Amino acid sequence: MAKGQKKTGKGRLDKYYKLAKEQGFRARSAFKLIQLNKKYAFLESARCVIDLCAAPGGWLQVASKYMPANSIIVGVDLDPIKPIPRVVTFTSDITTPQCRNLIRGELKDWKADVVLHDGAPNVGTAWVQDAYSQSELVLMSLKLAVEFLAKGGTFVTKVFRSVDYNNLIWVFNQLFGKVEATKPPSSRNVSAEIFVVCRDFLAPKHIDPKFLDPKHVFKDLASTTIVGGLGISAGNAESNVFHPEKKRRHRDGYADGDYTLFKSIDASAFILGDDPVTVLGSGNKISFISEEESRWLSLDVTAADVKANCDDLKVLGKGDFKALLKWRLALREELGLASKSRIIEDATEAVEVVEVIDEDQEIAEELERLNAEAAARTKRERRKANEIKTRTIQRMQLQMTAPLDIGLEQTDATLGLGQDDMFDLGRVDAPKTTNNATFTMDDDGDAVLESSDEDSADGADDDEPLDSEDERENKLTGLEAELDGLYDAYQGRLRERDAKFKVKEARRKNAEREEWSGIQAQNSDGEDSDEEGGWDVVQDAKVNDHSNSSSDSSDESDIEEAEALPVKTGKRTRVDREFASQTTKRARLTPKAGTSGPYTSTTAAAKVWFAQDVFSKVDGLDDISDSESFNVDENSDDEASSANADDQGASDEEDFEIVPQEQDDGMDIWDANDEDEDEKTQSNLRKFGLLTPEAVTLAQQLVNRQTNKTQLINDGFNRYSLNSKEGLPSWFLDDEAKNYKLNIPVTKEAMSALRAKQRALDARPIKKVAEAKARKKFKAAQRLDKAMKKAEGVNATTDISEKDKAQQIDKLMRKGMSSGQKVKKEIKLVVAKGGNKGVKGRPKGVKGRYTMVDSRMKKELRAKKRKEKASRKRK
Ligand SMILES: C[S@@+](CC[C@H](N)C(=O)[O-])C[C@H]1O[C@@H](n2cnc3c(N)ncnc32)[C@H](O)[C@@H]1O
Repeated sequence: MAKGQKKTGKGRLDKYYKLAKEQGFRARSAFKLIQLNKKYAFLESARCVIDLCAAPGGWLQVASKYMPANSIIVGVDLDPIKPIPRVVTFTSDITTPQCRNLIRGELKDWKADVVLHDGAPNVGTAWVQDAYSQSELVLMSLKLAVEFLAKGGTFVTKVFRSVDYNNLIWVFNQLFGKVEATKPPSSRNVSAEIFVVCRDFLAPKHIDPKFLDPKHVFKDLASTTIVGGLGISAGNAESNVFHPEKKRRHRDGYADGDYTLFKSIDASAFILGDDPVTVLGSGNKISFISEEESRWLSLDVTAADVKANCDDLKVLGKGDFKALLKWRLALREELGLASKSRIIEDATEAVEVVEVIDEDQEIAEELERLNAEAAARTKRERRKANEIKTRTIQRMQLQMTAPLDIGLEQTDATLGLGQDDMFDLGRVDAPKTTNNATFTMDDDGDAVLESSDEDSADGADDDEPLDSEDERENKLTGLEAELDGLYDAYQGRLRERDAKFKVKEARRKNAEREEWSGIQAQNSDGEDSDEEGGWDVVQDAKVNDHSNSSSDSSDESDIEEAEALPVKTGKRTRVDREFASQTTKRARLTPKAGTSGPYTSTTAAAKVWFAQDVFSKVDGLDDISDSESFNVDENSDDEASSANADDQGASDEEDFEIVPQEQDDGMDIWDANDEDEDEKTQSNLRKFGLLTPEAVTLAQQLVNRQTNKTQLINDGFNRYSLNSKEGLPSWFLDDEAKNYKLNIPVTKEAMSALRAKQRALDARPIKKVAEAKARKKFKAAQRLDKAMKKAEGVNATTDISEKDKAQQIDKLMRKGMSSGQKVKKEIKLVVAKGGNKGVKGRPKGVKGRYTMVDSRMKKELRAKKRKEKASRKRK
């Protein structure tokens, strides 16, 4: 939670609360309307406004303040509203026909320009119910809005970002020309509310009632009603129980039914659960409430900083994150949930069947070396993959204005190493295989060593005790790499949950949203599907648009099969795992129409999402997903890379950025023959000169013969220069890049030289001024040129006297050399006294321009002073 914004207690009395008090508004929510109106300016021009759910009347006060005098303002609420001048209020339930009749009675034949809705059902019961009622309330307010709004009118409503959000937006888009979702600054970050401003009401003659019927609009809800917790749906509850591997988390923002940002998580969920990263990413604090949990705090394995880290998960750094995960592992060991002995036991079992042969030892060493290299390579690849995935996700997000339940991100792989995928052996085992022991996660999510059946049978590499120094080091390397992955996933999840980020993205994309004119816009024949076809036709259009080829159904069943595989057992083959991960990704990116089963609701929601124009161009989502499947099998590296290259080519066209090839992490060896590099350096030098104080210092030392080339080269080889970065964790490398470098001393002279250079740069006129001056000069030259030509012409004529010639040439040259500005004619001052006193019109004997002044010229002097002052300021 943002530090300045507490949800309870005095935190509620924030700046807007105080401002509302100061300015006499009845509710702080008044500022939401003020800010919305500032952005969309719908009140100033409105002559009639209806405010649904208006008590205590903050919005009504704003409406009455900003709307023109004599406007009609009607407010309705369940609660009575204290009188407000110029405002008519009723006490009524907006979902009833009685309310409609009351408004009709008040407005008579008038139509409203704006309908406002800030309704929120009384909270306190289950969140699920609240959320649903809120969505229903929105739909009811829309029903009233479409009845009373004039064509081109505006409907402003509050919605919660719940599973219904997408459906509501879709309906708005069918009825309004422009639909924008926005969160005004006065709306608390901790609140899931968002305001949707629907402008340009299309006022169709007939609206299919299904557009306004919750049963139709929210029909996906039946299978996604929330039972609480982290977004497990009630409709799926049974299948979740019977098919735990199919349990999905909603990665699109707020978990269902969870509309607050601050979340406290029980320590036992983190320690005992099998998904520690999700827990860390989804909460703000880990609490130690039960006796057992409090006891954990007093154990030796719990260092002092663990508690501090648990208190604010939002501020976890890389080190803290790792420390927490390590603490969890240690505590689990302490609690007997995962024991070292088990790791060793498993490993020793594998060792028992191995014979020690000297030759094999060599092979083992060689293998180990290769494995270490492969591990480093895989790590790089994985980092690259994570970057691509993060970018892909960001790109997807850029098309969203809010997190949506679209079934897109039901699985986690797009977020890098998510919790399911994180424990997916397909990713973990291949690179971290040391000899025949595989470093992976057990059922509890702990790191364990497994030996693969085939490998241990042949046993050639297992000739060293598994708990030897080298082995332990390898394990540690594996663990570090794993932690890196976890950290990336954690970062991804934090980003995902960052409401500010989402709102910013949403705002940035508002313009694009405008361009989407709903399903109607997609009808090539331009029929008004609203009126002609109604809900069903539009729904059919959506389904047809996105129904896929015949292979879809088989794909879908593939996904089912792949996902039905036990995720966390060591027995899954690599082929299976790759297949599963590929198909899962494909499923995520290309929702299939007409499928049934536990995915139905998601698929339908996804259809709504994919009905957007932006996706019509993205045919190659499959390709992209394929290109993101990373083959960790060394032998198939070539095939994979060529396939990836193809796919990347395709993704290029789809405007998916390709992550630049990472430099080899090996030693940075100075290559004197690298001419390209040299040329680049030279051109950089020519272009930018000496820009840093270090460079200037060295240059000055060279010029003053305080140092020489050899010394500089020698200095180049310092303790920072030849450090191998092989196998170091990414967070460490990040840190090193920032801090672990040579500190070249800079001199005072170098700094002052650079400052002088900067000052000289600053002193130069800005481009516009320089251009204006050059233009002026050019025009003067042109004028002179023209005058000279004319003068030559005059000189050449024979029919005028020399004196006249001289006079004309003089006149021409004076004109040519003038500044080109017309000389202001002087204004004659006529003092209004004597005969000129009280004269109307031109005074006698005055020719040309004149102005009447009084004898003291007070007015004129004042004007002159004012002008002088203004011009001084401008300078
Ligand atoms: C957040 S308040 C509105 C605040 C108001 N915009 C203001 O600025 O003062 C939400 C209101 O919705 C009202 N409400 C909830 N359900 C309603 C319904 N079915 N009909 C009418 N009003 C309703 C509640 O009584 C509550 O006063």
